[in-house]
Amino acid sequence: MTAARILILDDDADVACAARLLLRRRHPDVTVLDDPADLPALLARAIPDVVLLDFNFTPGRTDGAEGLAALDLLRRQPRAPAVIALTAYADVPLAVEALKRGADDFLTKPWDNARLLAAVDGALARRTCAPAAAATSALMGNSAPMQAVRAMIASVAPTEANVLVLGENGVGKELVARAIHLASRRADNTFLAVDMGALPEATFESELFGHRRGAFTDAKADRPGRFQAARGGTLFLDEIGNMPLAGQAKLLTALERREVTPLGADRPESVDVRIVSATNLDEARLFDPAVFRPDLLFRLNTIVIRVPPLRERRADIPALLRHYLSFYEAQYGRPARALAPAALAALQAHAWPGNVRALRHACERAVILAGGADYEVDDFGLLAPAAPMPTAAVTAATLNTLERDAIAAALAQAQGNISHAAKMLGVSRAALYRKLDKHGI
Ligand SMILES: Nc1ncnc2c1ncn2[C@@H]1O[C@H](COP(=O)(O)OP(=O)(O)OP(=O)(O)O)[C@@H](O)[C@H]1O
Repeated sequence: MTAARILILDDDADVACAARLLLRRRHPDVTVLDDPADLPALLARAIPDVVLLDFNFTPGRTDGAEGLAALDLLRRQPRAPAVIALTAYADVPLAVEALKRGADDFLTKPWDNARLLAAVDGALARRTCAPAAAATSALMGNSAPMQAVRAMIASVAPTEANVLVLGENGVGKELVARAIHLASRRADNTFLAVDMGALPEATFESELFGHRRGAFTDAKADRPGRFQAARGGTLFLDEIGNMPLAGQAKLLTALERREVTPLGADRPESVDVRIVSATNLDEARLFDPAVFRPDLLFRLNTIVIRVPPLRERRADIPALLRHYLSFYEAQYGRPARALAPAALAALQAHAWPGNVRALRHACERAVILAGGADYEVDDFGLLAPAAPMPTAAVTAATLNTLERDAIAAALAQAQGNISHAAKMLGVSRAALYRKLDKHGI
């Protein structure tokens, strides 16, 4: 995962501090704003990649209008950031409204750290997709295999059939899922993607099906699950091949009954969602009952769409290169360059183990680094070896990083509460303050 520019827009200093510490371990560029009035000035300087957005700023306000206004402003930006809605008031209509207005995901406070990291990673990965409205056309490529994929999408979209999308990493499975949603009668409702492999086992049910206040120690308020949030729309279950067997059983029950029971609730709720799922597992693994329950597979794979790897549709490569090179030229304000014929030939012959996602990253790199008149193959960094680090530097840097990570983790776990974090680390508050200074936290 590449480092991203992240903005936390939240007036609760403890919450913002905990999120910043957690995220800064992976993404050095994390900014905090406590007032949406400062957002326009910040956007004029640089547009973040991901925004964690609170919905209520004025004390006592719980209608979410301030957050929704900020969301609309963010969505109007030329390269709109991915938005993760944060709310202390686990409020299904607000979460759904945020998703409808273009938020990528939502989290309720206090969050699970693994879930926050996964939400940011997921939002970043999805952000590399074209905006939802253009998703059908964003699925580029006119090779015969892609034409077949498009024909499948067109015929299954209007039905309510569950669709399983198969293919290697980065082939465009999520774009296919979005295209199905957009061509379906659910297009005006939510499309919600959930990375099933990243859901922590302990919170699997509450993440998917929601919970009631008091269902467990940390359940301070009712909270909707992904199923409720996607009601009327499409739930995209990504990476289903990475789901533990216990999770598979719970998901199967929900799909069989078409209803879910939030943790702590005494009766189930019916949920109207269409399920599109995806995995990069090869079919031999997927059909291995030790890996994936056959009865669940049977529920999910009413229709199977196989998205072929890029090396099996090389005819698509020139158009994808042209598309992403001009996309990044515009994004970075770089001059338009031609692709040297030798470079095109090499790129078309490349195996592309990371498929379209890798091609896209290679184009971004070329646009940033190219210095000549045309793009040359070296600009795409296909074979760039990793530079080794001197051992002494590794040792010092590693110790420093370990200490910093331990502090950041404790603070995040303590939701920014210095006394609690100091206790967890077994140091005094004063010592912790000194260390925070030292590490610039
Ligand atoms: N046919 C295509 N046309 C244009 N862009 C594409 C196409 N296929 C994939 N991409 C781009 O490649 C990236 C990866 O696509 P996507 O996330 O849909 O792949 P995926 O198969 O779901 O990946 P993973 O298995 O890693 O989740 C995205 O940036 C997407 O926009």
